[in-house]
Amino acid sequence: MIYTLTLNPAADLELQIDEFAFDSVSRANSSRLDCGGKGFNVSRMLNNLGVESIALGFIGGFTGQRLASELGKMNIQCQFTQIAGETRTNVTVVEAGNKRHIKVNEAGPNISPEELSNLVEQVKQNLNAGDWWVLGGSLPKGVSASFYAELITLIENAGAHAVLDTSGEALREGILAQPSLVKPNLEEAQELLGLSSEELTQTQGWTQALLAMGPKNLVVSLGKKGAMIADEHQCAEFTSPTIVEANPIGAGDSMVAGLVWRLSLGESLSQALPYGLACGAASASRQGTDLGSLEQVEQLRKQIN
Ligand SMILES: Nc1ncnc2c1ncn2[C@@H]1O[C@H](COP(=O)(O)OP(=O)(O)OP(=O)(O)O)[C@@H](O)[C@H]1O
Ligand SMILES: O=P(O)(O)OC[C@@]1(O)O[C@H](CO)[C@@H](O)[C@@H]1O
Repeated sequence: MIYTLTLNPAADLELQIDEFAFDSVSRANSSRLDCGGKGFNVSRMLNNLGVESIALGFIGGFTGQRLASELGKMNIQCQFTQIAGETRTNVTVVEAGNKRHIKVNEAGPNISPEELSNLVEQVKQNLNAGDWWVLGGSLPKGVSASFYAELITLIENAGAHAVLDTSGEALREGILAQPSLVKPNLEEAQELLGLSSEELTQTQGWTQALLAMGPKNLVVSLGKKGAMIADEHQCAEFTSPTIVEANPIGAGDSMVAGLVWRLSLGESLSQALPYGLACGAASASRQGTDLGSLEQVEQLRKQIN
């Protein structure tokens, strides 16, 4: 089974406007609301691929109920931990022609110690050897930066596989706990290594330096350029298939879904990566955080050698 954990889910609100204008009122030409947060996006993408998953996470208030109901309508299995606070709404404003966007993420609700221990209990009840756990997104207030590291230790000690997709201190502490896979984007990788983009291009073997921090496998996503993979035996760069980009938000989560899907079938990282690239590209071609379809993924997969 594949589990996804979203500690800080979000309703993703996208507003389409003609042009950015400051200090005046802009009118939206259209808007859409998607059920987001990195782990939930992974479950939604897996669902599009016809792959079962169980989505766990904190859910609260009216927005939380709305997300729960949307995931339920998609027939995604869910085991939520109810909280007193309100699930956040993240807003993206996109200019016509998808030229530019501004994305603002709320910090999210406060999590009480009791709510946190309810969630840990829920995780423990589901731990089984051989399963895959995707831990995705930022930490809400009240959850310490070491929390993912603690969960990774629990999951890996149970013989299951933890996949980490987060940023900042939670990522730094998380990779030290040796997850099976970590998927930073280039900016997050640079931050981990403390390098500027110029320094990174001049540095040989930086993927090995990241691996030395703890993760067993590494995928660094490079946006439309593709991705790099590294494990103890190899380091290779792969190119993404070409698409007309609509909105790349959620492409990283789709890539994680594609990777975990194939890894859970027993494929190697280099066999799984083309599916990750195809899933990322498929979702980047969609509006909002709408995610790619299986048909699109199969078509795009054929473009990758
Ligand atoms: N414009 C694009 N064209 C083709 N493939 C893309 C494009 N944008 C993203 N992808 C694919 O999706 C993958 C993940 O994208 P990206 O590196 O932007 O992830 P991310 O920064 O983690 O995204 P997010 O956090 O918004 O989900 C890339 O490695 C690439 O394979
Ligand atoms: O604030 P976080 O948790 O880092 O990221 C949350 C988020 O930006 O990630 C997803 C795209 O990857 C969106 O659905 C969501 O709004």
